[in-house]
Amino acid sequence: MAEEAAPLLELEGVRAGYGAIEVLHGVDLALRPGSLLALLGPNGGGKSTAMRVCAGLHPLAGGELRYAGRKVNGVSAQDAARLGVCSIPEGRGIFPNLTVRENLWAATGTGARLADLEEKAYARFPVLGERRHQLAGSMSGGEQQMLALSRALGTDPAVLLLDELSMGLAPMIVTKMYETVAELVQGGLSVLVAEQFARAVLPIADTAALMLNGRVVAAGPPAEIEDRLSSDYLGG
Ligand SMILES: Nc1ncnc2c1ncn2[C@@H]1O[C@H](COP(=O)(O)OP(=O)(O)OP(=O)(O)O)[C@@H](O)[C@H]1O
Repeated sequence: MAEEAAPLLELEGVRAGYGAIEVLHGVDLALRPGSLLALLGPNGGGKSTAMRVCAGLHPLAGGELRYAGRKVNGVSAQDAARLGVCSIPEGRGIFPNLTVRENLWAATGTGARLADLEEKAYARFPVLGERRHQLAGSMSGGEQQMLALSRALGTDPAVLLLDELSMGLAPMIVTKMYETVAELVQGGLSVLVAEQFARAVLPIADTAALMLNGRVVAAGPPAEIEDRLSSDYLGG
């Protein structure tokens, strides 16, 4: 049972900021194995910063980052990836001037074989196979997000960090992308999603946390958190 297992990824009392300005004021989060945790809240609340801390992309000024119970404060992004933590940043992080195939090739630095990456990617998203020689930057937002997801999954991560998957996508595409994410969670992947568009992710979340002004002000079952969300940022 996902609810009872020890957390795979944990933030406890995490403080972080930019220069002298603290933007995370003691954040607690726990992602359990094989579950989806939705990190919700309006612009500027600190979701992206918390995600970057989890990916080893932003230093902690206090508190603890733990992976499988082990304190990993100061972990580099490369080491986080080696531990099985993979992130798709806001903006997707793909190379617009490379083709679909070349973008997948760029993920082989982790030891994966291009042929395997391509096989998995095109099986999951056939449209990527049809567009394997197309420049990634010329594809639709949804296709680019499929490519970003395929690249991330090529490394066979244990934890996937997804920042604003819905950004710039039509609602129908968002629903489709989250269906894929839900399948991955059912297959055992642990996923932390930062999302302003709460309605898109709450139906597939196991747990949700509401972040305001650098603090998690509520965390628990999605239905409980949904009640606490203001209609201002329910995303529709
Ligand atoms: N590079 C930076 N330099 C200075 N301040 C920053 C930087 N990046 C973010 N901030 C500030 O940190 C705070 C938290 O931003 P963050 O991006 O983590 O929030 P968020 O909840 O993810 O919002 P959004 O969805 O708009 O990205 C904001 O006040 C923001 O202005």
